[in-house]
Amino acid sequence: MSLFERLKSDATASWNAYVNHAFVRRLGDGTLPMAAFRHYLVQDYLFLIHFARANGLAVYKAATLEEMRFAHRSLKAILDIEMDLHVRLCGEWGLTPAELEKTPEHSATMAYTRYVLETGLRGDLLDLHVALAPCVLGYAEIADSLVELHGGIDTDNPYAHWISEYSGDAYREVAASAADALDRLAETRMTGARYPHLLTVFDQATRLEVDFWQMGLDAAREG
Ligand SMILES: Cc1ncc(C[n+]2csc(CCO)c2C)c(N)n1
Repeated sequence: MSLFERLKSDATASWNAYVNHAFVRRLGDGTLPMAAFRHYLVQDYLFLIHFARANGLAVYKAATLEEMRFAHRSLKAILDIEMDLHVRLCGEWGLTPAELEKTPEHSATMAYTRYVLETGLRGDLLDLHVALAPCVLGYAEIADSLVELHGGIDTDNPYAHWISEYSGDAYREVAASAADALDRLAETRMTGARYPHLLTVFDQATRLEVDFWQMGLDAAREG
């Protein structure tokens, strides 16, 4: 069993709360209030800035050139591919990247991103990749299961672009190579004694993903 599969099965309650969150279900059936999605996406842009930094930290923490190249590719995927989606969609709402960067960070954004950075600063590359895993591996799983549930991408769904982006081949590859990278890191760094702490990190990061979805839903409720 891969390390990711093992962590997921030992953190089932949190994982299910993440991948089956009401935000996800309503994104899938198109009933998510647009205010919730906008709030989420603007915060997600701020989130990605710090996630790019966390991958920069992974470059620094790398022990081999292969590990360094992997972290560098992940950093580039965020800066050159993923943030483009956010800039494009926010641009349709009249928001420029400069305005996005000036938006105050929500505490859910701060909590998640700083938790990942702190875990990586304190620990080694395996700790950092375990903290990054729910993010990188979760979105591909979520988008794939939405496509499967609805028998394809419904072009009438206002969130079709988001679903097609994350269910596309590029993210499937990013997720598969992140799961592989975890296993390769585990070969040299994993010990039985480390597992309980790694599971705590994985579970905590997954619960912070749940809080991130909830932040989006709550924004719509607040008006
Ligand atoms: C809260 C939150 N969690 C996960 C992702 C998805 N994501 C972030 S970095 C990355 C790797 C490649 O760019 C992926 C898939 C997100 N955008 N926002």
